Amino acid sequence: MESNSSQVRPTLEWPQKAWNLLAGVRSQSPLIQCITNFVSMDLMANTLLSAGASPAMLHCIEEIPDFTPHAHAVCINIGTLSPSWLPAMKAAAELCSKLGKPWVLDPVAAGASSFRLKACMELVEMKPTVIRGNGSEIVALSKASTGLTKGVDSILESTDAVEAAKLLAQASGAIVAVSGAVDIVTDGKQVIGARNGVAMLQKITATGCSVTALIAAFVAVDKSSALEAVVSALSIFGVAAELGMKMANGPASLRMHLIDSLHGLDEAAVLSHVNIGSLP
Ligand SMILES: Nc1ncnc2c1ncn2[C@@H]1O[C@H](COP(=O)(O)OP(=O)(O)O)[C@@H](O)[C@H]1O
Ligand SMILES: Cc1ncsc1CCOP(=O)(O)O
Ligand SMILES: [Mg+2]
Repeated sequence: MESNSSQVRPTLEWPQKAWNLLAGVRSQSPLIQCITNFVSMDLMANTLLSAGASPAMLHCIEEIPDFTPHAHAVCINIGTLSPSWLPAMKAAAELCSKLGKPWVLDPVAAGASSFRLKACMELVEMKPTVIRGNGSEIVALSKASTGLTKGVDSILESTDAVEAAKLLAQASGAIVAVSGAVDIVTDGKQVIGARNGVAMLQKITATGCSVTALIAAFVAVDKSSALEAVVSALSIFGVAAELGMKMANGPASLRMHLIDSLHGLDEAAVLSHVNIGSLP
């Protein structure tokens, strides 16, 4: 009789999983389509390149039928949303769902206006593989409520949003990640925490957007466990920031050293720095 054990995913320790996924991004170089805000385009593309992925910032609706089928994953970010962009976001999301392609939603400032919140709720209905936001964004989406935010910045800790993240994951079917001092990731049942990164990341615009795009690259190379891919991407980005911080004098030089460190990460650094564990 054939053993069931062949179907069980072998348990690797988290640091080894994270390294294997980064190595997968480097060897497969997934093409990541980013429909993203004007502020983030540069840092997001450079984050993806330094991790080994291939970014393409294509957002025009006319190109989606030709281009999106070639992408390995799509990152949709509403940071500088205007009405004319929303149909392209929805067209890309719909195509991804039809083709079984992963797509990741970054609901920037979801609670800052009813226009934004409504757009986010409509995108959530389209079944993203992953939703990554800060504490305020995840609470706004989970409660379908405006307020509770300071523009694109959170007024909540990630740990304040654990229940909201679980409810959102259960309602949407997405893996939900809340970034912060501890990055929290849930499928609605398990809750995993990644404790990497440095506080100064909050002083560089678009680091949240960029880690969302990195999540898309990790999910593209491991479609069998989006949860593991999301936790690993958040941790790896944090490790790059920790190493970059050793050479930085402030936010501007951290931005540069973050990219250099992500590009140069080796197995020993990943295995010794990744700090991931289950949360109650
Ligand atoms: N206090 C902190 N300590 C360490 N890392 C942090 C801290 N706050 C945020 N980060 C990291 O900064 C990045 C951006 O997260 P965050 O600032 O929450 O997103 P956003 O820019 O969307 O608000 C993530 O990689 C997150 O882990
Ligand atoms: C400042 C700003 N304004 C609109 S989008 C944007 C960038 C937000 O980036 P992040 O969510 O990564 O801080
Ligand atoms: Mg953000």
